[in-house]
Amino acid sequence: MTVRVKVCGTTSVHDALLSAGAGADALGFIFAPGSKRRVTPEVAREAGLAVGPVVARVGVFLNQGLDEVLRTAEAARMSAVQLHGDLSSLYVREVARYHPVLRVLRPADLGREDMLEGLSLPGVTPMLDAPEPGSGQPLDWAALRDLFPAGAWLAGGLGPANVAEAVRVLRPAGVDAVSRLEARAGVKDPEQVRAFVQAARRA
Ligand SMILES: O=C(O)c1ccccc1N[C@@H]1O[C@H](COP(=O)(O)O)[C@@H](O)[C@H]1O
Repeated sequence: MTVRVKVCGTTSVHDALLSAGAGADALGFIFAPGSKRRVTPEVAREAGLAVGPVVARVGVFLNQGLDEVLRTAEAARMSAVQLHGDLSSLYVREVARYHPVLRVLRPADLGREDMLEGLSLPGVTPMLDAPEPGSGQPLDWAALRDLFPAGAWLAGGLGPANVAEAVRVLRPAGVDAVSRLEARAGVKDPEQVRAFVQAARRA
């Protein structure tokens, strides 16, 4: 199965076109408070519309209120949302009534019944990420091999140099990265973006 590729932390039309041109399946737009890659719904909407009908636009949220998530995703014309944080399965279910959801788990969550409960809902896809999102820290893929949920996506410190190995070990449905694809916070490095998409595709 071909692995899907998401390039996260898009903050401009320029970088949206760059990632889409490199072959990304999805662009991430971070609306989490305090993120150095935070983007406004207006800029995200303009950048997302610029890439046309095929590339997915994923709004990224961290422990934000339901109203804020739904209003922001709608204003920015997102096609899916990515939910980080300690959120109830009721909350995830409510968001999934309006948008396809990538529900982010940390390795420690894989043993928690309450977290796993929120995954068995239509339209909810699990994504495994490092405990501190956007920090560029890779996970211990070998240690996760037996726990990695079928059909899950993988994030956490992925880049051109290690994505093929991560895909080989865990066989995720999709991969996602930000830190290792940047020239500086919030600005893409074109070479790293292209190399990441190519390495993931070839894996
Ligand atoms: O990048 C951020 O600032 C961020 C803030 C809040 C929630 C998620 C964030 N980024 C997500 O982190 C992962 C992986 O990042 P990295 O490649 O390890 O730097 C990715 O899913 C981003 O969407």
